Amino acid sequence: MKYMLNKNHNQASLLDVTGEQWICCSTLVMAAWLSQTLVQRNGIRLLPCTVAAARLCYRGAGSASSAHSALQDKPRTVEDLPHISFLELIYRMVFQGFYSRLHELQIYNKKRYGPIYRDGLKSVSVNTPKLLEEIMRNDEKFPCRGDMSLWKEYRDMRGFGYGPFTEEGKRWYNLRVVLNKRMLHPRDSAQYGGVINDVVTDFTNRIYYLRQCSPTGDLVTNVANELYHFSLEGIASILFETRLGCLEKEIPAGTQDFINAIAEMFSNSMAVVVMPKWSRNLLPYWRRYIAGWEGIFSFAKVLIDKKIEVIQQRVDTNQSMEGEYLTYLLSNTQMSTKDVYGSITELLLAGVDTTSNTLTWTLYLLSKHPQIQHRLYEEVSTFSPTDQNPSSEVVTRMPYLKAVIKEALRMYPVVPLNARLISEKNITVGGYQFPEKTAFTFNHYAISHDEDTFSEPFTFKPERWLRDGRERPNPFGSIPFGYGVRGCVGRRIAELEMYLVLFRIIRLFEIKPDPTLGELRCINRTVLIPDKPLTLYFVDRG
Ligand code: HEM
Repeated sequence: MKYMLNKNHNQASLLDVTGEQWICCSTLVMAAWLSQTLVQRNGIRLLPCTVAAARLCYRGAGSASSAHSALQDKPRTVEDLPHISFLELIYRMVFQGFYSRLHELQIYNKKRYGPIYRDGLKSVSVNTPKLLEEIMRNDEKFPCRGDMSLWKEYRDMRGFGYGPFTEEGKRWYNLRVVLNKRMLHPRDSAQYGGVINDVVTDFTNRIYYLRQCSPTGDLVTNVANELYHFSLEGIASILFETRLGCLEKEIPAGTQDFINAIAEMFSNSMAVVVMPKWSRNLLPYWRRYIAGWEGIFSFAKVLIDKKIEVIQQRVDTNQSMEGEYLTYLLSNTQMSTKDVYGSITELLLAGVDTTSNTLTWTLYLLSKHPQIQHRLYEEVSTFSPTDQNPSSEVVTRMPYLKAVIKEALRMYPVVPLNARLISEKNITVGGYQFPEKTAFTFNHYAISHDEDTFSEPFTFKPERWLRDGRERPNPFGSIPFGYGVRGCVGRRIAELEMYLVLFRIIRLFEIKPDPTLGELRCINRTVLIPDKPLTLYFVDRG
């Protein structure tokens, strides 16, 4: 790989990006969700750097010349890394339009600064599977993504407890021990197969209904919004043991409001991270961000309160406490109601935009690659009888189905950026020594498009993940669910939902692109979403 910068580049070279280079650098939007550490507002510096305005300090990381530099015999430190100033970052975001394309900025910066650099937010960004692995292998007992104070602020204002995203240290660990049960192990998630299959049935019925309403009889517009409803219905049926009715002909008003509230919160997160506190009352972003949280929590609270009432009645009448996730939390654990609000709301929130957008990208990719879709159909057709729904055991044994989802997540990692704060130890990464309390940003979009790890990284090739004797890519090349004990708690449920619905869609319909739509590009709204509504043809397989 070649990098565009060398030691001699100066300020002018920072501003020479052409319009077609929509590809750029580092952290931010995800910072709002997974790590607000990156902007340290309290005067605490995570790295001992002196960031001069629009000045690039580049002392050799990642370039061939670095290997021969006079510094090579000394241990290299954070000061030896290339660094991007905060002003440059703002320039890229505001004036070059990378605000909503931060995933592309990752690739641009990787080309420009190499595999590891300071990223303008006092964090060290890494861009290759190998560097990511070095950090993850050093992950701590209570891994930390960074300061979540911007998420905590709302919870503190309203008296809600912290959930798995916001809690830290030993308290986080204890919470995860509780939450992991009945969710994380494949055996646990398998028990939700029946519930999810019912939701999938409603989803396919809704597809039939929407097709009927279309002029050609087989067109569905705004597929992403339909999948938001599918994901919300799916996760709510697991958490609350309640059907919301999001897939009915008439969608309950509250559910669309909830989906919109998530979008509002995520869309304004970036501004909350970068803007100074004094601007909160002057500009609309803070009001919108808080309104987003209000919508999210109030929706979840109504559902939780209803469930608490039902459980109380069961207790009062000595009925059995059989039930699914929320019943388990409320009746078998020591969690306070305040903490249940915090955790369940965070699970609900995490369960909507992630699976839905991944499915949107998957359907889009399949519509563009009919041979791959055909191969998937062949695999799905091996299951009989055709009028039965597959169980979780069946779908988790389908290698191509799993490879299709894995490849879609590689190309469009719905969470394109993640972070860790290594609090308690010095570590060496890429030959650089870092002191304790160093914040690292993982540019997952750049990593999962690493050309040394993935041949033709921008091409959809599910077969690269098959275990058929071929050499498989470095697993750290694509870790869409994160890694280790702090990895995604909903991973198994998410995978099961995606396998079951994709199986049944492909069995029923051939997915064809809408030729008038053109290419779909992604924008980064904390999660990667399409830049315009996706329209697809769902043609009967007959
Ligand atoms: C395609 C689907 C999904 C993807 C790609 C995804 C991805 C991720 C990632 C990257 C993380 C950060 C992990 C780390 O830092 O190592 C995460 C955390 C988390 N996810 Fe997911 N997720 C998905 C679906 C879900 C679902 C369905 C749920 C809820 C049931 C969920 C709940 C959570 C929670 C609660 C955390 C925070 C865990 C913690 O900090 O302890 N996710 N997810």
